[in-house]
Amino acid sequence: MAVKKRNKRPGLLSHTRPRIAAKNQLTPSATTVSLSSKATRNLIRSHHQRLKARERAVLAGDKAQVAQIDAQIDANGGLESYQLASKTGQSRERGGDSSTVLLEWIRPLLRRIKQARQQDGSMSSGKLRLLEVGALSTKNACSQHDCIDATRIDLHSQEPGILQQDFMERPLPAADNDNKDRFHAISLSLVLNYVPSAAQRGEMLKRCSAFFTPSPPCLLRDTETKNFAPYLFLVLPAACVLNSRYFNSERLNDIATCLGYSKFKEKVTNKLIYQLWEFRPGSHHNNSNKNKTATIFRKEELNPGKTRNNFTITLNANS
Ligand SMILES: C[S@@+](CC[C@H](N)C(=O)[O-])C[C@H]1O[C@@H](n2cnc3c(N)ncnc32)[C@H](O)[C@@H]1O
Repeated sequence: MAVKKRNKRPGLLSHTRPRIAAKNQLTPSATTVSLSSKATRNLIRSHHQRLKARERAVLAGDKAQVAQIDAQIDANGGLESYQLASKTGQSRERGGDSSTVLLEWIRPLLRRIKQARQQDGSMSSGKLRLLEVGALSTKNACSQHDCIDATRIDLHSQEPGILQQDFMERPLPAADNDNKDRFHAISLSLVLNYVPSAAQRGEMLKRCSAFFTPSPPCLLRDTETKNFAPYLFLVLPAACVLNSRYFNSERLNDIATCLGYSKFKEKVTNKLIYQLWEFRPGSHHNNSNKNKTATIFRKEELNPGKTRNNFTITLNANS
């Protein structure tokens, strides 16, 4: 049996994560794209539960328990079968691809970019550069728009157009704003809830700001769009925000505000919360809440109740 390679550096997301199951470890149901809604939900839920249990075992230093949970995750097809289930959940019949909401919200901006590109008759006007973290497909709505230049990454790439990379280990871009490794928008659609610990979720949110760049050149020339600020597109299961003992909309707003974000759009459905944040550090027009000076957000009970879940995001913005 092959000996597992140990990582020496502690603390990174990938280092506390189970490995991706090999194809031959997928269960028959996991390889079938036509999973029923119930099977899809169960597979996603049990994968999340196992990741959380694994994180607890890692924190407790219980290696035997970690190995046991890894074996269970593998036996159920690992990240690969989870991704298949997520993809099925995103199919048109099941409510569709979340990037259609992003596209709807930024359509006026994309129209401006298109006009400018047509007027210039050249590529110099630029496109909207989008970093899609946790990308499952190269054919989702935002990938098909000709004014969006999408860079897609995932812990486990399923297609050639998706780079296999942990966002938390993606090299930081150089300082110049024209750098191709900087983006006008970052999508974290159903990704934060995949991250097993509250502190790692906060770190992920914080890290996004290091990858932003101000604006495609054509928008700066346009009086209506010259105030463009980079976007963070966030999608979370509604229950994470609306039915958690340790989290709620106000806490999410406070954390985002503390990191320099200002809410631009929001849509809440029975299942999901979609939000579009503008990154405007230093702007305090949205800081009307009582936590405007807080920079440390701990896990604390905000909504007591036995039937609630334990989702939360913690953050130390000073570190
Ligand atoms: C539920 S899927 C969501 C996929 C898609 N964005 C959507 O909205 O349906 C979550 C994906 O996030 C990926 N992911 C989680 N943490 C990540 C990280 N640190 N870097 C890159 N991808 C990550 C997982 O591998 C998984 O494929």
